[in-house]
Amino acid sequence: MEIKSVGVIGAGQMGNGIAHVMATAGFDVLLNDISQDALDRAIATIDRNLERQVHRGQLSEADKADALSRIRPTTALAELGQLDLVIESATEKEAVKSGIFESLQPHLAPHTILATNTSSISITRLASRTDRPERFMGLHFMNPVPVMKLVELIRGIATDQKTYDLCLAIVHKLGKTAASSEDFPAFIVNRVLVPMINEACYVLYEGVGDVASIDSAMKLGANHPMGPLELADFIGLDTCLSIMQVLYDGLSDTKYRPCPLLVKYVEAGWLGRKSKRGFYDYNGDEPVPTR
Ligand SMILES: CC(=O)CC(=O)SCCNC(=O)CCNC(=O)[C@H](O)C(C)(C)COP(=O)(O)OP(=O)(O)OC[C@H]1O[C@@H](n2cnc3c(N)ncnc32)[C@H](O)[C@@H]1OP(=O)(O)O
Ligand SMILES: NC(=O)C1=CN([C@@H]2O[C@H](COP(=O)(O)OP(=O)(O)OC[C@H]3O[C@@H](n4cnc5c(N)ncnc54)[C@H](OP(=O)(O)O)[C@@H]3O)[C@@H](O)[C@H]2O)C=CC1
Repeated sequence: MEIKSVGVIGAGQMGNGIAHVMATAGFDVLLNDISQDALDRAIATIDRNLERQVHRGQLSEADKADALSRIRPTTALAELGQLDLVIESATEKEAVKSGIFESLQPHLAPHTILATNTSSISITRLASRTDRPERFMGLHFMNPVPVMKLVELIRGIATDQKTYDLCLAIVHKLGKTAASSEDFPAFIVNRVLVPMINEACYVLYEGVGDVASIDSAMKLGANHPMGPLELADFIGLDTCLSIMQVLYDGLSDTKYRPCPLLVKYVEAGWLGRKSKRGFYDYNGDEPVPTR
């Protein structure tokens, strides 16, 4: 079997990035979201990010036009059912993801492979709610997708070798590198990265340092490209909190306790860049630290 057509569910920052790299690699892409606004924003973002690549001489104008013509936005989930591969990249909530797979189920062709871009949730559990756990994979891209080289591959307990091999071949076709992770809460990258971000929230909460000191300490003192709070805003504070909750519940260890300040920010709707306020305020020309 050869994968030619790919569906992406959820047109947020990750969904648009996945659609972008799939289209530039020559796959036909159907991009789905419940909101037409989200689809419109996603196409505009893809256009802008493709333009960056043209500007830097990584892509020709013709390649950009080709890639854009391969992406079709739709709010009709059923349309994705006949594609070769469907990658779910909606909000990091298990009920949302299960609901999507349940709604997609009646429309699925027998050959379709299902994948999820979840940052933390059990692949085995998500797969068990479909009719094809043997053809279900965790395909975890990193943000920003057009730039980051890694994709984590996670098999559920029932995933078959053929599905794993097809997903690995796709990662290679995208020019990216795969790292294989067992199906444990938050896999490899986020098991290490997100507790570090959560600890930075505690450092802020306990008054050890302010936002600017924490970020500049980690950028200049540990050579991280972004400080942990800047990175949290970039990922989305709701996503960071969901990952911590999965780690806390899944590993039953208090060392993963979500920082109360992170909880409060999410409850306030301060989700980072996507809501224009998180540890920084993004309403002006430059991000301004809020504490
Ligand atoms: C939560 C999860 O489940 C898993 C995760 O993804 S965790 C998050 C993982 N990601 C990270 O840790 C990112 C850390 N940050 C970085 O690596 C860098 O800050 C960055 C790559 C995002 C930006 O780098 P920078 O040097 O500040 O910006 P800049 O020089 O403007 O851009 C560098 C490149 O990124 C591209 N780029 C920057 N932001 C981009 C975006 N949002 N979308 C697409 N491309 C982008 C630029 O076009 C440029 O590409 P080339 O050099 O190949 O031409
Ligand atoms: N942010 C990151 O750095 C990374 C995130 N991920 C994972 O990728 C997934 C998406 O995250 P991200 O793109 O950041 O999140 P965003 O909040 O940017 O986007 C999520 C999108 O999914 C949409 N959505 C919600 N419910 C449905 C549904 N039932 N059907 C279709 N679309 C739906 C949302 O719409 P609306 O806004 O209207 O609710 C929104 O447009 C998550 O699982 C996350 O953990 C993986 C790697 C990195």
